[in-house]
Amino acid sequence: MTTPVKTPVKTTALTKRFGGTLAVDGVDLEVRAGEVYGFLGPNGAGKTTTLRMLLGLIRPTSGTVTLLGEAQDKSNKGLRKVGALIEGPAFYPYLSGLDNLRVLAGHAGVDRARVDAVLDTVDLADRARDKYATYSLGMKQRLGLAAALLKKPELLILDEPTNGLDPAGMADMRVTIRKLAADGCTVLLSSHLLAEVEQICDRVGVIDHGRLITETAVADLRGEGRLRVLARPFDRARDLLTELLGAGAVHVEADALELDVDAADASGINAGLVGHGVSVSELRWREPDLEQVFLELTGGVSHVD
Ligand SMILES: Nc1ncnc2c1ncn2[C@@H]1O[C@H](COP(=O)(O)OP(=O)(O)OP(=O)(O)O)[C@@H](O)[C@H]1O
Repeated sequence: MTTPVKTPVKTTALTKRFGGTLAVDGVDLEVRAGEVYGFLGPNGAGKTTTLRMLLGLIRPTSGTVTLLGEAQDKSNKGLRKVGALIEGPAFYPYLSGLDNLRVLAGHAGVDRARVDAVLDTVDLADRARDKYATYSLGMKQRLGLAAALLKKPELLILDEPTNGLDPAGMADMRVTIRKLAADGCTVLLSSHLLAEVEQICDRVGVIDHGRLITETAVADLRGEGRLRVLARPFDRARDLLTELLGAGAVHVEADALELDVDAADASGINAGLVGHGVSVSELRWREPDLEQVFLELTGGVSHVD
């Protein structure tokens, strides 16, 4: 008989009030086994506060948290199979990355072979004997991830794991996270970057002003793309396309026309324009603008980076 899969994270009406500030407001969140879940929202939306409640670092004002099937309470039993990277981990600057992990492994009762394995996973084995103080921010972050992996977690909770990293560091972190997910670890990460969530995550929960606005597959959040056309004479191209597709499907974006059609319609549209004496210099599928989607979801209040 197979054991039923336990839902990695479930919150019900999770709420946190700091004095007069309602930081998290009735959040019902569900992270499914094996997925990379992006908790997306602008700065101050309530992401870190939610993650801190999940990890038992602060107590909810009301509502409940279940981690891997265990109700999260003072015993922190639900955290046994959870690894976390939140609020920059504390390492000894004068020790190497390797020795720092050995210290942590000793406290956690984890054997030394596991230290080598996690250093490999985060691609830090080559620099493991260098002092922590000499590490770049990206390397420090990867060492933090290695520490979170020591106990072979089933669930990883990462607060803005790529924050402050350069593009190469961000890309490395993304690859590592996807690799962990491929190996069966469920990942919940927070981010204020739409493009990043798009690249790493399977599903996303969007939070703003403490409220979960939507929880959906990333592909559904992104909506539909458009076919972008650069053609001359511009007015003639616009009139022909409006006649063909209807005014609602033709959008003027600076010097280009953008069409609400299927990507597969591109060659027919090209032939139609050229057949009417219009010269087409570009015909390209444009992915939807996630930021726009987010602004629509949050009622058009522009405070996303
Ligand atoms: N300890 C605290 N005391 C008082 N207010 C707090 C505390 N922690 C967070 N807040 C407030 O709660 C709200 C949510 O903050 P939170 O840090 O959870 O947001 P966030 O989405 O993680 O944003 P960021 O990415 O900037 O950390 C903010 O208004 C913040 O000022």
